[in-house]
Amino acid sequence: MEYSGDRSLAGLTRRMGLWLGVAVLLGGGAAVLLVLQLAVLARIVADLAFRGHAFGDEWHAVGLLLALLAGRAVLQWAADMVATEGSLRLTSALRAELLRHLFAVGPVGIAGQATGQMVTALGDGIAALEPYFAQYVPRAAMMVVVPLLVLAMVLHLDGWSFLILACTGPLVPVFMALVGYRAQAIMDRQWTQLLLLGSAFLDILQGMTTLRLFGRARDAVTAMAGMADEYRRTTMSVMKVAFLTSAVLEFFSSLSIALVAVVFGSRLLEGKADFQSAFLVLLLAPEYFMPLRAFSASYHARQNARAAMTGISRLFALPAASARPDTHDASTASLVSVTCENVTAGYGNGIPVLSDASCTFTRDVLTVVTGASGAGKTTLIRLLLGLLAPAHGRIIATDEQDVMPAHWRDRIGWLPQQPRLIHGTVAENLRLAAPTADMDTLRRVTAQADALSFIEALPQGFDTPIGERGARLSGGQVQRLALARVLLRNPQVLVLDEPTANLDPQGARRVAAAIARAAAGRIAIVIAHRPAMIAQAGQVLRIRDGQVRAVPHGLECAA
Ligand SMILES: Nc1ncnc2c1ncn2[C@@H]1O[C@H](COP(=O)(O)OP(=O)(O)OP(=O)(O)O)[C@@H](O)[C@H]1O
Repeated sequence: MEYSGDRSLAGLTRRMGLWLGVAVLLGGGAAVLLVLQLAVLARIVADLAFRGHAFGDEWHAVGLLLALLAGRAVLQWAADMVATEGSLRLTSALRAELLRHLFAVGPVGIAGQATGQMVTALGDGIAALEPYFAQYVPRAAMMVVVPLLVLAMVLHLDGWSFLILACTGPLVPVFMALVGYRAQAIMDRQWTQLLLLGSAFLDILQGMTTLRLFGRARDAVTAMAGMADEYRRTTMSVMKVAFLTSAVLEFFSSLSIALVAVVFGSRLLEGKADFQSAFLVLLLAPEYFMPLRAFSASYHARQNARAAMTGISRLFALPAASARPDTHDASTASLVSVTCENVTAGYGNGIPVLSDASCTFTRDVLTVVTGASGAGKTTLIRLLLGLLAPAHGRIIATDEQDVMPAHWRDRIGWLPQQPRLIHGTVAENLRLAAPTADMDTLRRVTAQADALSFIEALPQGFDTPIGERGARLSGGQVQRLALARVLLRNPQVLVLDEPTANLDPQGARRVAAAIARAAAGRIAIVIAHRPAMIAQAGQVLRIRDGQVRAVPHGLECAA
């Protein structure tokens, strides 16, 4: 189910609620044990050095010290584990939500987004949130808890030291925020460059053939090297800011601890203070700044996360396609027709591609849709598939009981112009449509799609590995294999986008005949221009000037 809550960093932090609460509680417990541990240590040293105790008298105290040390280590470990677990759960939920959202947006909605940027947002982007929730947020909480605890203890021991620590401590976050403000701009730039680098790399890989054909491979490598160098320079700027931040922190903490040592030390020499308290305050002072150090070390995690969140939020902001279901009827009877009623549709605010267009597709009548390039054939298919919503009019499906079933679009099988094969064997590619299909079923559908003979001629038959884009297969073989995969789902509506476009006349005839066989008992809609395909049609529709019109018999080839 789609999560509808706040997806800002603050909103996501609230979603981690319980995990974060437990992590802070455990961290707070570890801090209490730390203060106790230092108090016991100060007492042991004072007893041995100034109260004339023998080492043997201190066994109990040493035992307690070791127990506190072990207890603190366990609590700290548990706090880190809980925070990491919570962060991983949250980020994997977010990754799933983003992927679900992109599916809901659909291919038409994400068409304007660079694939590389989406890959970077889903991968590196969400991974950049993990240290934010696992380290930055718990450390931000500990930065308040531990210093307050130490301050309370110091107040009990010495008012002057309390005053020094209480005044210098808040200066650190103030200066860090000033430095961090500049760092955020650099981090944003670094993130944008990483996104661009991801897109450029993917573009180069996908367009390798074109680049080589046009002799631009060297230019592409040079451009890529330039971008990588730019990214390196920005990363070095980020590092400089990180070093500056820790220098600020070290300066203030050293100054403050030195002040405490001088002030308390001089009073100790004058005999106005006792050693145990002075020693304990000196042990506590560095611990006062320790959470600030840990926080500062993970501060870049926040800036990284904020920069990554910009890219992630942009994807979440894409509107979901809204062409889903217009009915709640649960009928399971077979579909007999699909009708476009006075449909007007297009992209953005431009001139509509289809304007008040109407047409009907009926079971057992193979419909071929033709029209000039850019006329709107693919747009019509997108409407049927529910990937595009009509601005006006409606698309209705009717089954044998004369009702429109909910989710009738789930019964559509679609073969795009360039079907995508995955990196795997022939059988794995087919089983994408039906993971549990047995070999007999695979043979049956491949025979129906006229693909069985070439599959059996492959070196390992159905177990032959084929490249991501069917590198080992011809264009016609890829089409027939993809047709078999669509048929494996036994769709009631078959929608095919130019399945014979890139085939030789003989290949086109074979694919057209296979489609005509597969069309029996189904609503079949094929975009095509080839005479071989048109010859198989029971109805030919032509799209022109935003209208869909039936072409009378005998005039099909002129369509
Ligand atoms: N995602 C999109 N965003 C904006 N305009 C688009 C988009 N897809 C298509 N168009 C425009 O809509 C019009 C119809 O395109 P469509 O792809 O439906 O044509 P077609 O008949 O399938 O063309 P072809 O035969 O060349 O594939 C074209 O003018 C095209 O530029």
